[in-house]
Amino acid sequence: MSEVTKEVILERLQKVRGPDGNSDLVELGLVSDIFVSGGRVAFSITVDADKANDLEPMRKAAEEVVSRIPGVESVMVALTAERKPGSGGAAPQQARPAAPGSDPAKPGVDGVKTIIAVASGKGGVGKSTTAINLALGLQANGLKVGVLDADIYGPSLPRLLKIERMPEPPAEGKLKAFEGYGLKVMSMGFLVEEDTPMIWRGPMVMSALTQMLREVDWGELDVMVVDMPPGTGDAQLTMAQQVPLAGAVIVSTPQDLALIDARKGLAMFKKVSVPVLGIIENMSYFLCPSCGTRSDIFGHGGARAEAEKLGAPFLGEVPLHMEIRETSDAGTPVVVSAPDGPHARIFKDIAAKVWEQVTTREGRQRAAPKIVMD
Ligand SMILES: Nc1ncnc2c1ncn2[C@@H]1O[C@H](COP(=O)(O)OP(=O)(O)OP(=O)(O)O)[C@@H](O)[C@H]1O
Repeated sequence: MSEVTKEVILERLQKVRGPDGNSDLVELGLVSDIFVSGGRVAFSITVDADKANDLEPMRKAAEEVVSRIPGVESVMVALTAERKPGSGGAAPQQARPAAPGSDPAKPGVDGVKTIIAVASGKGGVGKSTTAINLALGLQANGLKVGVLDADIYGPSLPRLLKIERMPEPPAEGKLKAFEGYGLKVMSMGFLVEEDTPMIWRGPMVMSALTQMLREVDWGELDVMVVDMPPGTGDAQLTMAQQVPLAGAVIVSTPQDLALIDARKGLAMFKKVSVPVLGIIENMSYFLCPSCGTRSDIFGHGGARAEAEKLGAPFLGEVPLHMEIRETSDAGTPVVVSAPDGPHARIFKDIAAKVWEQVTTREGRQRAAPKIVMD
């Protein structure tokens, strides 16, 4: 199958006329934020906010030409408009001090002490499942936790926590973060309308992330877990640059390919000077529920060896298990649905290790959560 590239996408978009009816979208410089992840494509077309409704046929045409590119499985096109100063909405936020351990050049988020990213070099490795159970594991260990779902390709949080979409943005002031199982949560999935893919309040995709960080009332949090989009392209790099991260956790499956991708993830965070808190090996082994036999179907242990080689802490291994899949997909993550079971214990243990890394790096006297053991 041919690879979908930005160049091919731009070439196709030259066939779509812009709002003036004469020049094409590319010529007018209206296409931005092109994200390609396997067969999934997302991009923005900047338009005048007042004309957005009339430009739906143009958006549809852009979607149509890109969806015809061989290898493209899904296309998300957002009409975006940069908010004009004084056009309403939440008041501009004052720069806050950076979160401890993060880049001091990036302002922190009100009330949030520490922000960590959960990332993966490629999609489908169970990053979101791990992120939510890690967040619940941190909470089970006595911390106040929030989760920001920054995965624009396929936001998972609404599904993982069974939260319905946001009904209406507030007329003024900050939007309150949602709550699910005691976690404060926000997701890209709440910001995109189902039938009109226009980002909430019309900002660009990247500004949507900034809005979720700074224009949402998160309350007081010890830690915010950011579920990053999969992959290591420009979009991920930008996000890693925008969010004042104290560190990143990389999720990988044991297969070689995923590990190569995980290495790219490590390199990406290095590039933006974000410390890697460690690697989690997901779908590490299969434990037969009836006979108890363990099978290392993906050649278990690769992540631990790779972590050692790269000098990154190894945070733990999560088995491939039906209970983890079923609970995730039912919106009742295993740490809350079976809090005393073996899988919940694994996530709580990983959470303790992550927190230990954070506190060690921050060099502060903050008590690490205790590891819950039977
Ligand atoms: N350890 C596990 N055991 C069994 N199933 C798992 C495990 N981890 C994740 N899954 C399942 O794998 C599927 C993909 O997981 P998830 O959505 O968390 O992956 P992801 O890496 O975030 O994917 P994407 O890149 O598409 O966002 C889900 O159905 C999830 O329930």
